[in-house]
Amino acid sequence: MNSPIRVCITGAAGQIAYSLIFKVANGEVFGIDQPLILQLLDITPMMGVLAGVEMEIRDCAFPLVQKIICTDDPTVAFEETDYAFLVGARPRSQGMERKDLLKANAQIFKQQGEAIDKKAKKTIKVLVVGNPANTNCLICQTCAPSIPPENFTSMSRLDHNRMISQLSERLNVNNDQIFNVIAWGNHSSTQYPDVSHAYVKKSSGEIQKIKEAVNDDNWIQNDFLVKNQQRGAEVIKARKLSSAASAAKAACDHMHDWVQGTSKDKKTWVSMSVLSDGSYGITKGIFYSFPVTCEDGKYSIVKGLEIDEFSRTKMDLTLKELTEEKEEAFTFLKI
Ligand SMILES: NC(=O)C1=CN([C@@H]2O[C@H](COP(=O)(O)OP(=O)(O)OC[C@H]3O[C@@H](n4cnc5c(N)ncnc54)[C@H](O)[C@@H]3O)[C@@H](O)[C@H]2O)C=CC1
Ligand SMILES: O=C(O)CCC(=O)C(=O)O
Repeated sequence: MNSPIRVCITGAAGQIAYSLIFKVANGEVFGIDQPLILQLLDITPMMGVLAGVEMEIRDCAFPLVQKIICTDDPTVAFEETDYAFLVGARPRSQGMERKDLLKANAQIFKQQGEAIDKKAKKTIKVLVVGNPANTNCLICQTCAPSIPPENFTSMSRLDHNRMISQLSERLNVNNDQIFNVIAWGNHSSTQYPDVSHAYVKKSSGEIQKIKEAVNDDNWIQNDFLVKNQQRGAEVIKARKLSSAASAAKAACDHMHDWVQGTSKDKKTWVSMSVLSDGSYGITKGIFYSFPVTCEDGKYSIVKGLEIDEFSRTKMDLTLKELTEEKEEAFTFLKI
């Protein structure tokens, strides 16, 4: 048996965590032979609820869970942490844009970045889920200068998964027959869901470009695009609460692929928000969602894809929003 890894989940008394913790504990992310120490963080008023979550984790009798630490102190939660899911944040309600959460949540990610810097393993891998996820991730990474910047990522996998689902429905195929969609940019209503490089593998084995299979550019550039950009709001309107189970599944997919790797031949990719290295003309120093492949615990941005004029405009628009969010957050936090 491997020695246990320490996994921190913040917002542990919240909705997403209520799915996420149990999937992680069941071995769905780090493997079914990887024991875990769960380090669960929430705020003081939620400690009672978190105690109930702890009871339920114990009642599952997970073979992999060796220890559970519940705390309201980030310096305890990030002690020697190997992997962190930063979920804890205030979610938006109907009518708000995710960037409206910036001020409410920026402070949280500053404090947690500082605690990670002091307490976590230098090899920690951090996935930021709490919104506005890309800019929260930038704040957290900036406040943890002793950790390599490439150890921080934020979540656009839910957008990626939503694109696959919409396309499989439209083409009447299974989700696992759709490849190489890209969610570019911010996890917000300016994100650019791009199918220019995507393809469907038909049951006959034939491979067809999505654009040809759909054969309706108007649908791709309008209905499909807006549906993805607005899907979070659509779920909030229906549930009166934001997406939780699908967000937890996406967080598991993201961390699983980062740690265990994507397809060996590197011909297929996933979408992940990572610190821009200037690829595709995206300003360095912004967490932007790119197509990536992962191997040996490291991600690489897929290079050299052709970008047409329509895509360029959309990619620049979401970059503009991220640049503004960065300026606002850094001014507010004085960092
Ligand atoms: N990136 C993405 O694709 C998605 C992001 N989200 C975001 O994830 C976040 C969490 O969503 P839910 O779990 O549904 O919300 P929730 O309100 O059910 O849970 C949030 C939890 O975070 C806790 N929390 C607040 N401040 C904290 C702090 N300083 N330290 C630790 N915990 C803290 C709260 O007490 C609460 O228990 C929201 O920001 C939401 O917008 C949600 C879905 C998808
Ligand atoms: O839309 C939100 O603000 C919360 C949930 C979310 O980010 C999503 O469903 O994509």
